[in-house]
Amino acid sequence: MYSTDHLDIPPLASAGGTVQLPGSKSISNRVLLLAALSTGHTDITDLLDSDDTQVMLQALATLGCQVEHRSNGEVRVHGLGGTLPVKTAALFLGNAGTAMRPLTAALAVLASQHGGQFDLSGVARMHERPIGDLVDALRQLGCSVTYTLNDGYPPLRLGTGEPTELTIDAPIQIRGDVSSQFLTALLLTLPLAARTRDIHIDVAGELISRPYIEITLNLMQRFGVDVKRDEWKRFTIPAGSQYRSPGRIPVEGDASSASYFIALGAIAPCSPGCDGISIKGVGLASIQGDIRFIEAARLMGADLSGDASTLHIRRGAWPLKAIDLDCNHIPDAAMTLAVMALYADGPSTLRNIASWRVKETDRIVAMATECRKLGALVEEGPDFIRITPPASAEAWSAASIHTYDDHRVAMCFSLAAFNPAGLPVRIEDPKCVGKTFPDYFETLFEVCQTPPANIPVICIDGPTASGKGTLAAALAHRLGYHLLDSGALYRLVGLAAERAGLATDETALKAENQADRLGELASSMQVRFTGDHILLNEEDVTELLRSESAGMAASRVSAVPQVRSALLGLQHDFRQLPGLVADGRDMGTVVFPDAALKVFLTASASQRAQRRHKQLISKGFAANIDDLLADLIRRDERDSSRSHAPLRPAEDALQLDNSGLSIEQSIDQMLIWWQDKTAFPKV
Ligand SMILES: O=C(O)C1=C[C@@H](OP(=O)(O)O)[C@@H](O)[C@H](O)C1
Ligand SMILES: C=C(OP(=O)(O)O)C(=O)O
Repeated sequence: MYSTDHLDIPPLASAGGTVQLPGSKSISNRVLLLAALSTGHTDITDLLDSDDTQVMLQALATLGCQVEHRSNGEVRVHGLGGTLPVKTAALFLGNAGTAMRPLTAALAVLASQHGGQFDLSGVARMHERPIGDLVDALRQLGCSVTYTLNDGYPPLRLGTGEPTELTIDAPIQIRGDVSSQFLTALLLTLPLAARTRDIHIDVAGELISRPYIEITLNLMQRFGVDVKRDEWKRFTIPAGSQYRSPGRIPVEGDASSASYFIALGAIAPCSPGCDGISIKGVGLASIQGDIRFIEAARLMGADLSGDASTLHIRRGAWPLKAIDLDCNHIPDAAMTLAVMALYADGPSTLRNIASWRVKETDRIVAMATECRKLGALVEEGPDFIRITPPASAEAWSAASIHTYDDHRVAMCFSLAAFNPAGLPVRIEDPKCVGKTFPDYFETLFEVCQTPPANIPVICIDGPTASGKGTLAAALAHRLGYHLLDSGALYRLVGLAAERAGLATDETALKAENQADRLGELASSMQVRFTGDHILLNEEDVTELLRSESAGMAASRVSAVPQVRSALLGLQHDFRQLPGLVADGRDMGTVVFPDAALKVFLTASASQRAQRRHKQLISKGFAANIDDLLADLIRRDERDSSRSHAPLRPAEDALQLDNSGLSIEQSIDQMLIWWQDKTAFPKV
């Protein structure tokens, strides 16, 4: 997951490959609750691991439900069979509607039956998301529910601590036009109260987001409860209903998450050698309503096929075809249509989406505001949005997309990186995708391609111990970019040479073919950087590379032209989406001459000797500061006087003497320079 302040997505050119989807949020949280309410244990496969399921898992654990994470990746829930082992608890449910609404109903009823008291709260936005209709229905049942902040919204206090009689003889009325999750919550809960008589639930007014009710009914059936449905008006839970574990239950891939990759396949030209986008984990047999997004994508021109559990998408009509669509049945995936509309041949209208206003943010306002930033004309009404794409390539702007802590805003606007103007897109607060798809951007980058020239590189060159390694790593971390520690590559060659018995001292290097042999060795090395670790032929050599002798050997082999050219391709391979920070001696001059930002970092020799001394001592290596200073001066001389790629600032490099600067100050300076190089408006 990218936990950076923002993520800059370079202009993307094509896409192709296979995406394995994470589990469905709606199925995961329903299955977790059903399993907890059942008798027997349930093994859940492919459960979604995200913020929304974490809050549900945490809540169940707090309530005394035993949850095991098994070595085969399954989650085993030991059902409570309608009992309530913990009678008071405070539960924090983040911004998960699928946890807040169902747990409100379940705990209100259980608290009445067993005498309990529970406090439910969430993030600030959750306290603005309505729950009044559900509370009214629970009060009809005789449950005690108190608003502890604002009437109609969480936080809530459920129960009084004493058992109270439930009144289930009259049908329970629930409004259906604000959120279908209220009805889902009652449906999931009321089998707990239907031991001796049927319970009827009547929906007052229009029921929105109906396919989510079908998911609820389908899963209840798998846990042994068959609800009778009369149209979308009356639901009857039969007397004697009781949840029983189905034993094992798989979770389908998330159909709403699939929408971003379906749209990707419809928008992006196929990458060379690829045949569109394949999606695994969800297919035509899905029980999720958002699978019907494929009908909308087809209307817009997507070339889409699939079977029960996979989908395959290619670009069909181009530009996409504008649509005018009632999206009430696909409220979440419809946001993706708004971004597809930016690539359409005319204005598209998405209707019947009033529920967008009470989700993670007011999504009608959010989508309108952000589409306008990109250059679209947008009209918005109480329950619709009409998007006219930018009139021409020149009408697109490089936008910094505000994401309102809404995962879907972040995910769908990533697709704007295919704009015909070749502009990058900035996604603010990318970690908000953690709600349902923590690795969304990593997954996206795996199937998207763009020419290397589009992938930004920041070079930090400088003499030994100038602090470039620390700064490059910090900068890469702050921007979510890859890191190339080119010095480590030379150290690796030094180490590999030592192991192969190839001497690297001056006399040896004068011997015939020695330079060629070192070059061959460099090109045959199997190198892997994994997080903070460096693997040489799959052996972790991170620590070995840090020694002074490895540094000296690196300096010697780095003067060998054959070694430098052998490593060139390897270094270019680090230029991957979304960007690269490269540190070394010739990053800006030789390896990435087209880098957008080049920094030449210096510090006085005595400062550098002191830093190196501190570093070595802290790692437990013996060191003498005078010797270090002398070595350092020798290395500076050798690095800057070698005939091949000597150490010198690139002509277009910005110089930073960081002798008197803290690491934070140096990073801030580089971030200011970087912001000046980007196309995004300053904030
Ligand atoms: O029941 C569910 O799993 C959901 C129902 C929908 O909400 P509404 O019924 O509020 O539209 C949907 O937007 C949400 O992401 C998940
Ligand atoms: C509306 C959404 O979430 P929630 O389950 O919190 O309602 C969503 O995921 O788009």
